[in-house]
Amino acid sequence: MTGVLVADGDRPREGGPGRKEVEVAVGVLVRGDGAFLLTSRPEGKVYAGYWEFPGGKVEAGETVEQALRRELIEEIGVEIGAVHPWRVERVDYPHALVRLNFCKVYEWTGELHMHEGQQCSWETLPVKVQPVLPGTVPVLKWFAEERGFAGATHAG
Ligand SMILES: Nc1nc2c([nH]c(=O)n2[C@H]2C[C@H](O)[C@@H](COP(=O)(O)OP(=O)(O)OP(=O)(O)O)O2)c(=O)[nH]1
Repeated sequence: MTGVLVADGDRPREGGPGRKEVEVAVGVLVRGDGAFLLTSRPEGKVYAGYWEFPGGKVEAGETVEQALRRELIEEIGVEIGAVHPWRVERVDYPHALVRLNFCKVYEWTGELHMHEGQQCSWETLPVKVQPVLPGTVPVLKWFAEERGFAGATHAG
């Protein structure tokens, strides 16, 4: 065991064991009532239709925070306030080895607009939308721990 979550062992991997990690900035928007925002992955991307937290790849020269601010304007049309780094998770997908930098965000301005044809849903535990992206599932567990929630965090 390497401690790396393997999302889909049946598909061929790109690159060898030394392949480069892709940094990803992920925003966990939490409303005053505790609900958190999930969005569906748009058509044309890997895992299209799966639910995740909004965000995307960190570009060259960007910090995680800068990437998160850019991605959330591009994807969901909101300008975020303070960014609170939460946890980092590495996921070994067939398409890429990703390092997910989950950040909590409690303040933002602007109305939600799904600019990439995604869907969005304010959720609490247990999450009603499905399927949830493998790399997103641990976040639901962290929320469950924080909130003293027992039972399945999502369907499937
Ligand atoms: N945004 C986001 N990505 C996640 C989560 N969980 C998870 O495993 N990922 C993975 C899926 C992708 O492999 C990667 C994010 O890359 P992406 O393809 O969505 O990034 P991007 O918006 O920059 O897309 P592009 O440049 O390829 O168009 O991180 C999550 O909760 N949110």
